[in-house]
Amino acid sequence: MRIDRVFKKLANTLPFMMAFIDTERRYQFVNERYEQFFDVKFADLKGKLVAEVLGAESYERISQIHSRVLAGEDISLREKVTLRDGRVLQLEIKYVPNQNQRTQQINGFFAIINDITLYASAADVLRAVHDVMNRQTMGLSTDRITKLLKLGCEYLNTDIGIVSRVIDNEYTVKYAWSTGDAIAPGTQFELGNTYCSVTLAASDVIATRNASKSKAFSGHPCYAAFKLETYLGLPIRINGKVWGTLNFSSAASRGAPFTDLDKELMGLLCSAIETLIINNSKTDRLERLAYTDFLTGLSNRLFINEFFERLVYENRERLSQYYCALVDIDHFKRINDEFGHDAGDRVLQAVALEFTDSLRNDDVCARVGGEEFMLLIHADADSDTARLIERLRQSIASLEIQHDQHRISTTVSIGVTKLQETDSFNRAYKRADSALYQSKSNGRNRMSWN
Ligand SMILES: Nc1nc2c(ncn2[C@@H]2O[C@H](COP(=O)(O)OP(=O)(O)OP(=O)(O)O)[C@@H](O)[C@H]2O)c(=O)[nH]1
Repeated sequence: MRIDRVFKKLANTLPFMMAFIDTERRYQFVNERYEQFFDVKFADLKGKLVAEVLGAESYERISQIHSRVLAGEDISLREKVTLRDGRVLQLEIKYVPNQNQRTQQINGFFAIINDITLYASAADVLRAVHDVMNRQTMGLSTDRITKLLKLGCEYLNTDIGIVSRVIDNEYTVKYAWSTGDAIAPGTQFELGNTYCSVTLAASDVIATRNASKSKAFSGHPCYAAFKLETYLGLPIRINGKVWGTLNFSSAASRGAPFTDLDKELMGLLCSAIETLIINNSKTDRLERLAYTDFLTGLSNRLFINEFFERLVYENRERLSQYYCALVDIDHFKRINDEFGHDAGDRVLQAVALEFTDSLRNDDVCARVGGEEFMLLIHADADSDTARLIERLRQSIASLEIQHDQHRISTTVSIGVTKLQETDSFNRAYKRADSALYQSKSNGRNRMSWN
């Protein structure tokens, strides 16, 4: 193909990169945009083999495509390339074969190249936000929010993403994602000592990529304390009121300035997080209701079953650090018959209170039947468990429950078993139940082991 002056002039006005490669796969032309983008001179490229310029390895991937184009096919593709300066870009390349007008022979092809890096990563964010918000299988809101923070960090190229709750001058980390050490939810700062004070004062998205050189940030106590050069923060609003902030930061200065598109996309991420926070508080309440026994305020059977399943799922070995005890109130029917159903309820509440008073944080206690309770006790040795349960049995036996004019006493029978790694909830329950049966048949008000 003859590259004349008119063609060159026209090619240099095009808003995309363009190259012409001949049938021997040598460069015959590149336009100015191509020269600028890849930082090369056409004079250095002219007549050179594509394989020489790209290096054999990269060329191997596209040589087959070049063959197809030289056989007459139009091909479009997207390609990730790493430039000499380390930038990773997404290119959209269209290959168009060119025919000699006279002979109708293919004499080479045009490669028309667009840099779609910005467009592609923005599209990735949009797709991922949609995915996180709409996939039913993604699990809890907490996981979804953390995923969005990770996504924001990856898109903005920052190390830390935080959702904070701000009440008055108190900033509390609610959710966090970090490329380095984990930031624990619950960590607190004075709002004035965080860059988010600037965001909330402005009531808008605020960003810097060079805090040390910015008026608003360089003298800020947050800069003095953490030397964070890069920051982008937005207010989170729930029901029209400021709830907290979404913020991304890094110790390193961000190479490129934040663009309007970056800010828009983070605004979108922020709206998604607001929705998840609202959902979270709703599910929190519903979950609490679903897992709580209404009469005693203890957990219910569903909760203790799921607690057990979670132990199995996370680390089956931990089962062997627990003991399971089934506790049944003796002759409870008589209490109902003698003093009335309300009195029975009072007894259930009083017994439940004894459990909550004597169990530790690691232990779980649930009402699993009418007058039956299950305890999962975290203990090292049988003797520790036996001591704890014996104390519990005695304290219940010494209760005097006041109801109307009556003082009601009661006792409990208990069946205990040590959990084994291979246990299922039902298997453990059955073992404890048969120990409980022993206690009942041996005269009640006692503990038996199985
Ligand atoms: N007040 C009250 N009674 C309940 C509740 N749930 C179950 N019950 C009653 O608890 C009683 C349980 O009686 P049984 O299963 O015969 O056992 P028991 O009388 O405790 O006898 P043993 O277990 O053999 O010592 C029944 O009368 C139920 O109606 C409740 O929420 N409140």
